[in-house]
Amino acid sequence: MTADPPLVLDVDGTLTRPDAWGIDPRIFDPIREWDGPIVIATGKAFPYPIALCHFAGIPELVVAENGGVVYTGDDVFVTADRAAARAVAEAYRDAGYSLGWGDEDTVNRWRETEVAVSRDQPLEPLREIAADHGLEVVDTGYAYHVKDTTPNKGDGVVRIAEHVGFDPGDAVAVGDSVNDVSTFSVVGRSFAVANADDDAKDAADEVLEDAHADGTLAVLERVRGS
Ligand SMILES: O=C(O)COP(=O)(O)O
Ligand SMILES: [Mg+2]
Repeated sequence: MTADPPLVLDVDGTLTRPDAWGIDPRIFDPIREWDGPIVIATGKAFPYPIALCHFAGIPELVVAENGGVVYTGDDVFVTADRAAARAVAEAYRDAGYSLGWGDEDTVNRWRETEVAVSRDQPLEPLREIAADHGLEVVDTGYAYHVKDTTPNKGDGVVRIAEHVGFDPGDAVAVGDSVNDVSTFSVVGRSFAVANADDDAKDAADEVLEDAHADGTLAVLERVRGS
């Protein structure tokens, strides 16, 4: 029997339910049964994809914080400094704005490099303050991410592939937004779900007819054993 190709899966917009918030439960069985490495590559803080791997019952291979934190299964690499992003958050608050996640802020609580801001907060002042600190703001459609311009998901995927021992060119990636473009550029086959933003659609080898997890499930069905 042929092994399944390595997979690189984004989370929000890609493993999520087409009609509601949260992971689509239909993805759990196919990824648990997948006969090849699976990298979860997300903009979320490190504990979120780790928990996803844990509860899905798959090895922990994780790119978190858009490449700011990379876990090869043996080593954690923190590839950006949190100080500048924290300084941006402080200046944004000093200017009278809020990160938008409430007092305990579980979105940023465990972040090690970036800061995420709710999309209901004003973007322009955030962009200006970030630029003053030499940082960029990436809009994933789920949050504004204030980050160092250097780390990205694709570099994290390459680092994990080297460690695990697969060729990124053999990997299949599915994603939905601009933060997946770097992933698409390092894998052999890339798919944007139908709900993807224009950057992801332009960068993908193929734009799927189906949205969210429906699209991802269709890809898994198609590439299994290939
Ligand atoms: O954290 C986000 O804003 C988006 O997360 P994702 O990269 O898993 O889609
Ligand atoms: Mg996404």
